[in-house]
Amino acid sequence: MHLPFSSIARLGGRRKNLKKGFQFTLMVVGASGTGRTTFVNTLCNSRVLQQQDYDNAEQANNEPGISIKPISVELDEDGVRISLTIVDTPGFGDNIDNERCFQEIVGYLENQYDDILAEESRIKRNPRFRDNRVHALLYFISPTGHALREIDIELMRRLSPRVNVIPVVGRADSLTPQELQEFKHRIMEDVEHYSIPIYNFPYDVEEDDEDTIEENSELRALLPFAIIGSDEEIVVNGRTVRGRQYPWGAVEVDNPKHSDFGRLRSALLSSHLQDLKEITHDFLYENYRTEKLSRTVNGGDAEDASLNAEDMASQSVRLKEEQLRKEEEKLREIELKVQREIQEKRAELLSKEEALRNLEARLAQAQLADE
Ligand SMILES: Nc1nc2c(ncn2[C@@H]2O[C@H](COP(=O)(O)OP(=O)(O)OP(=O)(O)O)[C@@H](O)[C@H]2O)c(=O)[nH]1
Repeated sequence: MHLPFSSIARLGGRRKNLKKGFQFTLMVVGASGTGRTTFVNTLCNSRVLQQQDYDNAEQANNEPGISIKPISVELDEDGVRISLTIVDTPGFGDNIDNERCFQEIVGYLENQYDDILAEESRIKRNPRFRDNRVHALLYFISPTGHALREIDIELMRRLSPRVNVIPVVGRADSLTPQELQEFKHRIMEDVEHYSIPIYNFPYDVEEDDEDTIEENSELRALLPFAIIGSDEEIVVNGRTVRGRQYPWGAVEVDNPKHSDFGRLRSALLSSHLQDLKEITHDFLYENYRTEKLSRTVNGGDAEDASLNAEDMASQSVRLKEEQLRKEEEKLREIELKVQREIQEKRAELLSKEEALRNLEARLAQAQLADE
């Protein structure tokens, strides 16, 4: 289903992408204090996001609302350029009423789809158009050690039809290994029980190769990923590593025994980047597009209908244009084929003429010799 960079490199059509690099958009959602900011900075290995200032007591009780902030960073992943856009959603889950937050996040995701829909319907495409669709959403679960909260279930359920949702447990070092395992297990039971269609590293035993099946089932078994973030470097047994130092010991960000950070990072930025993008385009966006266009056909609300009527009109012009272009192309191909055939026949004729001339000359010479 997915392609690691090594396989991508083998595909001619994608070689260009390797040079140009890849664009990827990641949204991070989770209650305040779950470690989103630290995770993003750890992922990018730089202070891309600022930690919130909680020193101002006067503002501490304000309902913060949500603010959606896209930030772009250029990363180098084993020599491959990744233009990563991080969409942070600070404030989610901090309010008593989170409905507005839900709507803002869904609204943001759908707006990016609407932009593509409008662009696809244009007769003349904008060469500078930027595709801002979100390819994966990391949902940060608080390390309570209990189970999913109602708000977690609600959010993941509502967002999964629009984006690849990947659940993660933030600040995973707050739990012992045993507690973490049990917590992960309960979360996945809830995901199954509530039929939440998260991104579960899909594979097809009939169609996918053994390596893909093995890798995807390993990653699936890690869900939800246990995250430890830190933008500090510490020294452990003489090695300088990214981690968190405690009086009783240290936890290392990149140590697979301590955290799933490394495996999540490489899935997002390398092995599953293409798969996440393809699912976003071929499945999530296509579903949205069908829903939106069929809403118009079946009536829909007034605002949508007027919007879609325009979309539909330009869509049908575009389809006709495309049909014409295809027919022209076909005609041009036939013309070329006929020209090629005429040329071949002419060449054949010329060579036959020449052979005839040679024969005549030889006959004439033979006649002369006889005389
Ligand atoms: N123990 C532990 N603490 C962490 C970890 N990641 C972040 N923290 C700490 O948790 C606190 C909150 O981290 P942030 O990264 O600011 O969390 P956030 O979800 O972005 O929170 P807001 O900025 O309030 O939206 C900070 O004091 C971090 O140092 C982690 O993996 N383990």
